[in-house]
Parts: sequence; structure tokens; C-alpha cells
Amino acid sequence: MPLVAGIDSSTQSCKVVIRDSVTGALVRQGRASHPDGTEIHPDHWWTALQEAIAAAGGLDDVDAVSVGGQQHGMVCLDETGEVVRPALLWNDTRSAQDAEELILDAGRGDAGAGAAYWASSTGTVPVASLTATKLRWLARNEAENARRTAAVCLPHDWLSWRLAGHGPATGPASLQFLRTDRSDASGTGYYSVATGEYLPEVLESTLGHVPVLPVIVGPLETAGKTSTGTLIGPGAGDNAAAGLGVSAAVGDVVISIGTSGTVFAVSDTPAQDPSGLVAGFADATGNYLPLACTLNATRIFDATAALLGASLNELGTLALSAPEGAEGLTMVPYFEGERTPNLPDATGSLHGMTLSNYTPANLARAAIEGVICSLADGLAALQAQGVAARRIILVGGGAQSEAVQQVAASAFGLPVFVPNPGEYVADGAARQAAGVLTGQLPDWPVDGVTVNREGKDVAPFLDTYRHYAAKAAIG
Ligand SMILES: Nc1ncnc2c1ncn2[C@@H]1O[C@H](COP(=O)(O)OP(=O)(O)O)[C@@H](O)[C@H]1O
Ligand SMILES: O=C(CO)[C@@H](O)[C@H](O)COP(=O)(O)O
Repeated sequence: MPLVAGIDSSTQSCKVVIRDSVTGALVRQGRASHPDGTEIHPDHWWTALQEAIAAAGGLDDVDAVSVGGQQHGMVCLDETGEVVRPALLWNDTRSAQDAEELILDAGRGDAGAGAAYWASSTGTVPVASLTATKLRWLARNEAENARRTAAVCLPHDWLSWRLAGHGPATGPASLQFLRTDRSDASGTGYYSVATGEYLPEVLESTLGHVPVLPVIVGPLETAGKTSTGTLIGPGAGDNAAAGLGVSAAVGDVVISIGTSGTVFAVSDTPAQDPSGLVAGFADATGNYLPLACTLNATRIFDATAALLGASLNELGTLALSAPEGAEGLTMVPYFEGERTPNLPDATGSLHGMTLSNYTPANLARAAIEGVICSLADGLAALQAQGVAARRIILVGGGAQSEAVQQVAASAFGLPVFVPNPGEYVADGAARQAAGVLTGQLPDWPVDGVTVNREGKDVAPFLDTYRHYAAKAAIG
């Protein structure tokens, strides 16, 4: 039974799973935390990966490994392969103005024309999350760092490269061994999903020059080998990897509730949404991955639980003890600004307080309903792009909560399939690694339970939420 490993280097932590490549059975696993913050030195990811690999019993007996990683993070390397500055992550909003200016520049002052240009040329209208906007911020604010940047890559590319033994110590030639895949390249803003090519003109206009970029390898090709001979797969952006982990098929919409909230579907046609709500990403198999992403998901649960002096489990129990709609208490959860809708300077808000409804139970419920309703808006945006949704597959740390599952079934109005607790990004990476070994993605079982909102319409609290969210958009 050959073993394969999958890695999820996500915002908050690094997870490693080791599975039987044929049956998919879990053999060992490990994890380690990442520091907080939206600007992180990549060395922290490498240290956490080493720790998580050690906790999982090492990779020496593993035949292939793939890395899934948080998307968009800007990793700049100098000509020796040294990291130029800490990486700016997907949830760092300092380049919001750069995103706006890139749109206006493309439309010669007309934002609508600019958005249409970006949607058709890259698949995605720029927001602060995209790597290209971060490069523009770098060039405007740290000219010397921009000048020293000889190569740009993403978190998963950098970790695969380090696993293959490359790094500053291996000298200038090491940059040519950087590899990525189209799912992660599609989130950079300097890659055309339609043509499968990088767009050097975007790099010229943002960074000021065209750096070395990772070579894009095909879905089941190899990106190198570790020093002990383990094959390294192409890897993927974390959402595309989760799609592989739950074997998402047409008609499935995956909703991931982690640091980010994401709503995405596998599609055989690329999305090009000039409204900017849906990003037209690629998946990890050769298909497409229309996706809506929010900045505010489980951190709102963490913050509300801390405020109430409750654990996450207690937060869920409290929420379930309140009636649906939290007696009118409504939270719009834009605590960290928001990406979908694009409101980088927004803050969260609480509405409808009365002396009788202002209780811990209603607050717990309002936090969960607010996060889920913001994802319901993402689902509506995908449906408006023609995505057929027959069921929701709910994953990510927040999906473990029964209260989250119940509220999701109420707000999405579709059957919600909750796979058994697991690490679906790391699992998807492991499934890709098995595919690299054999030339074909294996069929691994995905067991779980379905939560239905028996015979009822979509819950009315969604309309109340939309009323207040629209006000937040006006300012
Ligand atoms: N029982 C629970 N109820 C609500 N949230 C939970 C629960 N268990 C874990 N979480 C949330 O899961 C989050 C981590 O999810 P994860 O998908 O691993 O995040 P990421 O991939 O962004 O690092 C934590 O912020 C935590 O709040
Ligand atoms: O920016 C996006 C998707 O476009 C995020 O989904 C990141 O990929 C981070 O994922 P998590 O660490 O929250 O799972």
C-alpha cells in the first residue's frame, strides 16, 4: 500500500495527512499553528510545515506529496532566492486603492469598462486580495524591495520549492525550479484563465518589471522530488484542493467556513463576472472554479465566543437555544472590511437591539446567522453566473458546529451535506498526490450527513440581513 501525503498550509495553521493511495484510508496526521497577522514571513510556514510533518511521523515512507495553500499571498524572492519582505496575505487590505486604480487605469477612468476588461482578460476584477494589487502597493511604497524582487510566487509554490530542496542556500539558479498550478496562478491577477498564460504587461504595470514566475505544471504532473525521493505534485490553491478533497461534481456548491468564507463550484466554463462578486478561478483538474470569498467567517465566531466568555462549542449551544432570527438581532459581520461585496474599509454592525432581545443567546445566533447570510449572498452571486446548485457541501473548521449546519440549511434553502470532520484541503492535496503516482485521480469515499430544512422556505432572517447589509454598502 503506497502512501501519499497532503498538506494544507492555511491562514491559521499547517495540516498534514498521510493516506493509503488506493483506499484513501487515513494513516497518520499532524498539525502546527501559524502566527496571527496579515503579513507573515514565509519562514513561519516552513517551520510549521516541519513541525506538522514530524507530528505526522515524517515523509520518509511516503511516495508522493502535494501542497494546498492559502491563495494570493505575495512571496517576493531576490535573485539568490532569499525572501525580500514578509508575505502580504489574501486578507491584507492595504492594496485596496491599488485595486481601484488598476480598474480605473484599464477603463481610462471608466470603472465599468475597467472591470469588464479585467473580467475578460484574467477572469477576475481586482480586489485587494489579488497578488497583482499587492505588487503595485509594493512598487509604490517600497521601491527598493520592488527593485530587488527577482521572482514572485505564492505560499504553496514556495513550500513545494522548499520541499524540493531549493532555497537561498542553493544559489541563484534555484529560481528556475519554482513550480505552480493553474488553480493558484488564477488568483494572481497576472494570469489569463482563458489562455492559460501569464500576462507580463500586468507585471510591468504593477511591479515595474517582469520577475521570474513559477512554471505552471499540469494537474497530474510532478513539480520535483524531495531529497528522499518523494514525488512532489503540482499542488493547488486551498479552495481547489478542497474541491478535490470532497470530489465536488457539477451541481455541488462547496462552502468553506474557515478564516475566509468561500462559496465555489466546479464548472466546465470559465466565469467572467464584471460585477466582481464572482472570481473566475481555475480548478485543479483542468476545469474552472467560480468562487466568491468573504474576509469574515470563523474569526467572527472566535471573537463573539471570546466576548461571551464561551468556548466555540458553548457558542454553538447558546445559538441553538435562541429562536431562528435571534428575535430580530442582526449582525452584519464586516469586522475586517469585506471583499464580497468589495468594502475594504467597512466595519461590522449590530442591528435591531431591544432591551428584551439583547441576550448572549441571541448574540451568538446573530453572529452565526450573519456569517452564513454573507455566504448566502455569495451563493446568489454564483447562481447569477449560471452555476447550478443542487446541494451544498459544507467544509472548513466552522462546519463542525451543529449550529452553523442548522443555520446554513435555513439560509441556503438547499440540502447541506456535511462530510465527516476532516481536513478536506489536505485530503484533496493527498488525492492529487495519489493521482500523480498512478496517472489518475483515485475515487476515495466521502462520507457524511445531510442536513435539510424540512419543507420550509428560506428563513426570513436572510431578508432582514440583506436590508442591513445594503445599508452597510452605502456607508
Ligand atoms: N465547533 C466550532 N464552532 C465554530 N467554529 C469552529 C469550531 N471548531 C473550529 N472552528 C473554527 O474553525 C477555524 C479554523 O478553521 P480552518 O478551516 O482550519 O481555518 P483556516 O483554513 O482558514 O486556517 C477557527 O477559527 C475556529 O473558530
Ligand atoms: O482568498 C481566498 C480565496 O480567494 C481564501 O480562501 C484564501 O485561500 C485563504 O483560505 P483559508 O486559509 O481561510 O482557508
